[in-house]
Amino acid sequence: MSTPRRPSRPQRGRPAPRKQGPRRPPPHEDPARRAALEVLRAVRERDAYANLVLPEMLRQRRLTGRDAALATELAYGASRAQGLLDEVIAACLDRPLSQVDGVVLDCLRLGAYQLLRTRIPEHAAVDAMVNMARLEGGSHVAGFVNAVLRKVSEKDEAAWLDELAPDPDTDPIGNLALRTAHPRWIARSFAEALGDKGTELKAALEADDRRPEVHLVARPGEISADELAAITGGEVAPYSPYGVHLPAGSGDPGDLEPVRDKLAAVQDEGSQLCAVALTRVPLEGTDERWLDLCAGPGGKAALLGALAAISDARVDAVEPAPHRAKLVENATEGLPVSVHVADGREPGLEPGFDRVLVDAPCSGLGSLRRRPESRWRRRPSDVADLTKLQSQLLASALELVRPGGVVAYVVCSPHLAETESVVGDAARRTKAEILDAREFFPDVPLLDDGPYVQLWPHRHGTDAMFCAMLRRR
Ligand SMILES: C[S@@+](CC[C@H](N)C(=O)[O-])C[C@H]1O[C@@H](n2cnc3c(N)ncnc32)[C@H](O)[C@@H]1O
Repeated sequence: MSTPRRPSRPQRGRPAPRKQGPRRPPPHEDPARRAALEVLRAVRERDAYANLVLPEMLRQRRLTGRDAALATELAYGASRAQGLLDEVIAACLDRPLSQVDGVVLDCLRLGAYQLLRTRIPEHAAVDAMVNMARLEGGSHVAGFVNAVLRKVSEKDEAAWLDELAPDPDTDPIGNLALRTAHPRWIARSFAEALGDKGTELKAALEADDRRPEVHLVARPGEISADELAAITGGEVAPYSPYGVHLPAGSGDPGDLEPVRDKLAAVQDEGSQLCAVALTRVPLEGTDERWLDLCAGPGGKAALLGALAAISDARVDAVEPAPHRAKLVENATEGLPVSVHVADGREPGLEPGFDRVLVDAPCSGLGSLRRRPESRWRRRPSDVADLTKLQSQLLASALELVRPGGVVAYVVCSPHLAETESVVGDAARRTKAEILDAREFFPDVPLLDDGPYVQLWPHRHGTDAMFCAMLRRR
């Protein structure tokens, strides 16, 4: 379900709020909004991931069709827009937002999302949330939610943004951050990576605020992208030779026959391109031992494994978390891939690999579209913690690869500290040659000056994947 903006609401001549307080609750609670509220609660109380909790909840409650679509729209939309919703709600309160009880805040966020970012009629949105607030906390809480949401509804999103967003002339990043519901530090990191504070940043943040298409990868040697597109009703991807884009609203891709039969899997086209790029770098000498140093849950290991099978190579896949290593085993069943539960910094494997992929743990700032709450949970300090591990893993890869062999360093983040800084430091220390990675992304347009490749949702329709290619001297 898309999120068309609510058209401007007339400011004058609207009926005055009812004097007698909230209405009686309808006899049956709305199952879609209830599910969305419980997702917000799980995210807030248990640090749960909305995109894991919601599908399970829809299954358990047998919500399908319109109910499932509404629950998804509300849970993901309100999670994604949380910071913006909170600013609007705070402007309607006579106390600090931090003093609002958790579940009441969830009701307000869900209500504000409906009022500002959907076409749901105002009375339906407010009444439903007031009803839920009553069930959660009684009539006093219901009255509070009613009063706040009525205030929220006095303006549409554009009018609230005009009132609350920083001045675009003096604080362009702060202005765009609020307008696209991003924390300022993330908007700044995008601006730094783009080298831009204006037009392109706006497009990048807006693309990052939209729900992404689902991409499939056709397993090389088993099924072609054309065949997969024909079976699934999707479209062949523009850049990856194995990619297919599914149309919006295609349902659970796990139900598709080729996915069930492991002929295809869900994988962002950008991830496919990075794994394939590693296999495209010309090598002198042997080309039979490949390594995936950070393999869980196995998306790229499976693609590398299928390509290795075609080239008579073998892949060692390293993953320290046992449950994630199990996922790699499942994803690579039947392929020439050996999975090792080990730390990539010291995996205990014989050095001399021809090709190594370091798909390092990262902030995930490049795939915020897929993890609705993630942008509000991440902290700048997470990046600092991760860069140390990323540097260690890249150093380990450069020891494990043979002279003349190649290492692809990949992160799903455009943050310069996780991308260019890590690679530049490693190259200085090890004297590895930084190759122009753009050569291994043929036909992908709109790449910057190199030697790195930074993909972007607004340019390529992919996650914001970064790829550097290094050759050991
Ligand atoms: C970005 S994910 C990799 C995604 C994977 N390549 C794929 O395509 O499915 C990073 C992985 O690195 C793993 N990891 C974390 N610390 C690690 C370490 N010290 N050595 C190796 N892998 C590590 C994480 O558990 C996580 O599974």
